Amino acid sequence: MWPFSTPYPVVKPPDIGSQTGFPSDSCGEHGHAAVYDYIVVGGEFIVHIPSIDLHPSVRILLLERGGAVDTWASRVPLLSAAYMTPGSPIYRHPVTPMNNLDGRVVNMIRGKALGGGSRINGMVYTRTFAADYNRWSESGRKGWSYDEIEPFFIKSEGFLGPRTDGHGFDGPWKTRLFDRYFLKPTARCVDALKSMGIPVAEDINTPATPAIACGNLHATIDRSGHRCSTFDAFLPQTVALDRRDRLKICTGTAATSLRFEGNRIVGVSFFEELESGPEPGRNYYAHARREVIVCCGAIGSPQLLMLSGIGPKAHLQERGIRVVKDLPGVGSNLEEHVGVSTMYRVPLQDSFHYIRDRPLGAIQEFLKYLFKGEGLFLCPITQIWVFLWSTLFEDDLTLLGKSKDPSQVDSTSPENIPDIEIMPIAFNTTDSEVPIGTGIFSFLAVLLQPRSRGSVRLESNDPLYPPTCDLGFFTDPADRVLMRKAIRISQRIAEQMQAEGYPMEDQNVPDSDSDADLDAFINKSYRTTFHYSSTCRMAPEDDTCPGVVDDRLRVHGVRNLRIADCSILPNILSNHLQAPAVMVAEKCTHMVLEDTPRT
Ligand SMILES: Cc1cc2nc3c(=O)[nH]c(=O)nc-3n(C[C@H](O)[C@H](O)[C@H](O)COP(=O)(O)OP(=O)(O)OC[C@H]3O[C@@H](n4cnc5c(N)ncnc54)[C@H](O)[C@@H]3O)c2cc1C
Repeated sequence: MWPFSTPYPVVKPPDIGSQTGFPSDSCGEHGHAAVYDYIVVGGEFIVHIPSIDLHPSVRILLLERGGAVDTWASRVPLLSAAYMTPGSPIYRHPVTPMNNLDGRVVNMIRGKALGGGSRINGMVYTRTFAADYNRWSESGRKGWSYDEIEPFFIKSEGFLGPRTDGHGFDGPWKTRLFDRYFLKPTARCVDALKSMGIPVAEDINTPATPAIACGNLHATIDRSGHRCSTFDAFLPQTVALDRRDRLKICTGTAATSLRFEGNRIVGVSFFEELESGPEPGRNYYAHARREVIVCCGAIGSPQLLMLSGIGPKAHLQERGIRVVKDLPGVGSNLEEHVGVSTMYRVPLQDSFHYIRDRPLGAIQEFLKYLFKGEGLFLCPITQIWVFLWSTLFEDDLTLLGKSKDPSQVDSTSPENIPDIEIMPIAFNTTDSEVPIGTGIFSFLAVLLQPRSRGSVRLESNDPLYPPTCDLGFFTDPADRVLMRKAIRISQRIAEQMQAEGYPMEDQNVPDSDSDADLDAFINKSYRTTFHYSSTCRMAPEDDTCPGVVDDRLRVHGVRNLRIADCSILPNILSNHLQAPAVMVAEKCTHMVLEDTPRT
């Protein structure tokens, strides 16, 4: 029961590492270093730990920059998703200004806690379309077709709905569908989509879903109405306490570099990240007998590799870092789903602004959540999905006849991957101010298969300093053409809702339908959707877009080092990334166990 009487069992660097860092050769084999079998860097990988830690003699060290943040508020769906509230466990740093977008700067947001992004995200659970993985498999990634990875989705999932094919029911990661829409415009939006001929599909998370459809989203919320993050699912207090002798969870700790002997990784250096910064001179080292597994995310993983001398040679030399392995793919090929929001004014009680602007209403909703487990505090920020394939629309945005032919919209075929998502969200999804007392319904139009690429490069050799992130949005002109279409479709849905009698007025929309006005709108409204990926992509080292890890997630040319997070995705998936991140973690665990010599 909450609150726990025993605190979550975390340790600090002095408890688990040897001070001063990497032992010199004269120390003999690792001197007095603390020794573990595996060192895991980055707390999203916690999904692996209960499974890797099969044998009682296996010792694991987990290093995470954020904290355990094991509080009641961190489980309330709406409160924990309000990532901009002070004290929320996030990294927030500006991206490189983009000249092609009038130099406007947006912020990157990432989770900083055990469980990474799953602690603060929108709780949307989507595996993505089978075609995405089948495309990887077609391009040579062995073991990564949808049929091959589906068991790893099933293993982790504890679906709370009816027993249907393709879902997991016994896993610790709870997912559910709500049988009603919490807010009126969400329901009216589904009606409008139906009127436009967009089919409603029962279950986005099965291969039977067509490449163009809408429907109700699965959310990672458990039966008691709590957020079910990867932390809650895979390393709850009971598991952490049970394993504390052989699993050391070291929070508030930044890994600063991976340490080598020749081309073999032998351990990790790290320090405690105090609010005031690192304590001078307090560096620690721990030795990894078997492997180091990096899962610091698409921004953190390339940063740690480059700080350790693995990355593009010229860049490392420029930063004065000794090159251990020249790997041009590290930090290259940053992919992200760029988004642009159109927004409409709606009645206040029809949007989340009601909670912000009406304190009494907020208290009422809160009590409803507390005592009945209902209401807006339980509601996921996005409750419905709308995935579209642009080629199925005529220029006037009516649907082509073939969109009704199941063989033409079979989303297991790499030919048929949706390229647009429209996210209906009952809140302000832009940087602009919305007057108090105004309700908002937004349509966040997102490119699912962007062609533009960015990069992550070191801004400083200080591991606590955010790297330079160039998102490269719209550097490929095809993305701008597609985004215009996505905005036009968003506006079309809004018009349909209005035509069907729902009261919505323009709040943030393009001045006209001309390409020039749409482009101006894109430049002033573009944003990230927090789906950073592919900066250590799984592909051959000499691929035209160079890879960093092989099909077993081992870093090319370096022994005893794997990566398991969204950075390894060969290209961005056409969907939200937390479920794929967990699938990657489960598959990595499986491969680590397969590759572990039996003793
Ligand atoms: C605001 C927001 C909303 C989102 N909404 C959704 C959604 O609704 N559905 C969905 O599917 N996806 C969503 N996402 C995306 C999803 O959460 C991420 O794609 C996913 O969590 C990425 O997982 P990851 O393992 O790659 O990295 P992360 O989750 O970023 O985890 C990396 C971890 O490594 C730690 N770390 C980094 N560097 C170091 C270091 N040097 N030493 C020690 N630790 C380190 C970090 O602190 C972090 O905890 C959202 C993301 C955000 C930010």
